[in-house]
Amino acid sequence: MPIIKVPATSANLGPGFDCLGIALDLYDTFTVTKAESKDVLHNVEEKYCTPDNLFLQAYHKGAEKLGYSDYIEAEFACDIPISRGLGSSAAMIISGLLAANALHEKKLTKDEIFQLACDMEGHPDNAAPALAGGFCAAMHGTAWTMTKLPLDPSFVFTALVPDFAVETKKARAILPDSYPRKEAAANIGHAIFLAKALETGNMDLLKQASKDYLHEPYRSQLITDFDKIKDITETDTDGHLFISGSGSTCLLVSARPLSKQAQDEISARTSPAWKIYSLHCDRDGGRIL
Ligand SMILES: Nc1ncnc2c1ncn2[C@@H]1O[C@H](COP(=O)(O)OP(=O)(O)O)[C@@H](O)[C@H]1O
Ligand SMILES: N[C@@H](CCOP(=O)(O)O)C(=O)O
Repeated sequence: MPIIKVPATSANLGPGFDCLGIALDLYDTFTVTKAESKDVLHNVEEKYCTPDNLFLQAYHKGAEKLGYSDYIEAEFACDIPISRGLGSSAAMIISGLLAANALHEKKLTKDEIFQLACDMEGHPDNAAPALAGGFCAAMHGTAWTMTKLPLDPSFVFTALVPDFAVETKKARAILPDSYPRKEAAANIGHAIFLAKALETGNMDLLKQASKDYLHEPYRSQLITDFDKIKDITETDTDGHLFISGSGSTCLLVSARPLSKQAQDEISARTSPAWKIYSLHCDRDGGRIL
C-alpha cells in the first residue's frame, strides 16, 4: 500500500509574511488504499472524522481534477501538532492531493498540486515547502508561483511548542487591514535580506533583518510567555526567535543548538511545559513512498 509522507512547515520567518516558509523534519504519514463505497479513516481524532476532513477534501479535489470519483481508506500517523503554526493543515492538504496521485493511473503535476493546495489554504507559504521541501518563496502572480531558495546548512532549528492552540483563521482575523508605508517598506527590505542571510549563513544579518511589522507585534500577544522564551533562547544561542506561522509555536533559528540548561529553564518556567523539538530542514518535501 502506498505511504504518503509530508513535512511540517514554518511559514513567514518574521518579515516574510505569507511568502516565505521552510520544511522541517517532523512528519505526518498516511497509508492509503482505495475503498469500496465510502471514505474510511483510521487513527483520526473523532472531531476531525467528518467529510470536512482536510485530507479527504483534498483527496476528492485531486481525484476530481483527474476525472475520478471514488473513495479512499487511510491510516493516519501524525506527528505535526495541530493548530500550533507548524503547517498541519497544509500537510493534510498536500497529503490528500498526493494520495490522489498514489491511487490513480493519471497523475496531477507538481504545479497542479500546488495550485489546488494554495486555493484551499488561501496563502502559499506552507504549501510550497510542504510540497517541495527546503526554504521556499511563494506568491500569487497570474497564478500561485513558488521557488526554492538556497539555505546554508549551518543553521539549526528549534521548535518551541506551547500547550495551547492558536487557530490560523483567528490569528489572521486580528491583523490590521492596512499599515503605515514606512512599516510596509521596512518589511520588504527585511524579507529580502533575511533570504540573503539564510543563503549565506550570516547570523548577524539575519538578526538585523528579522524584525517584522505585519504580524508578529499583534500575534505575540496571543502567546503567553513569548517575551520570556524569546529572552532565554536568544541569550542562550545568539540566534533569533520567530513566531512560527500564525503561532503558537515559536521557531528559534541559530548557529548553535539550544543548551540543555536553557531547555530545562524553559520547562521550569512554563506551565504546562512547552515541548521542544530540535529539527533540521527537510530538503525533499511531500513524497509517496
Ligand atoms: N492530524 C490531523 N487530523 C485531522 N485534521 C487535521 C490534522 N492536522 C491538521 N488538521 C486540520 O487542520 C486544522 C488546523 O489548521 P490551522 O488552524 O491552520 O493550524 P496549523 O497552523 O497547524 O496549520 C485542524 O483544525 C484540522 O482541520
Ligand atoms: N502566512 C500564514 C501562515 C499560517 O501558518 P500556520 O502554520 O499557522 O497555518 C499566516 O501567518 O497566517
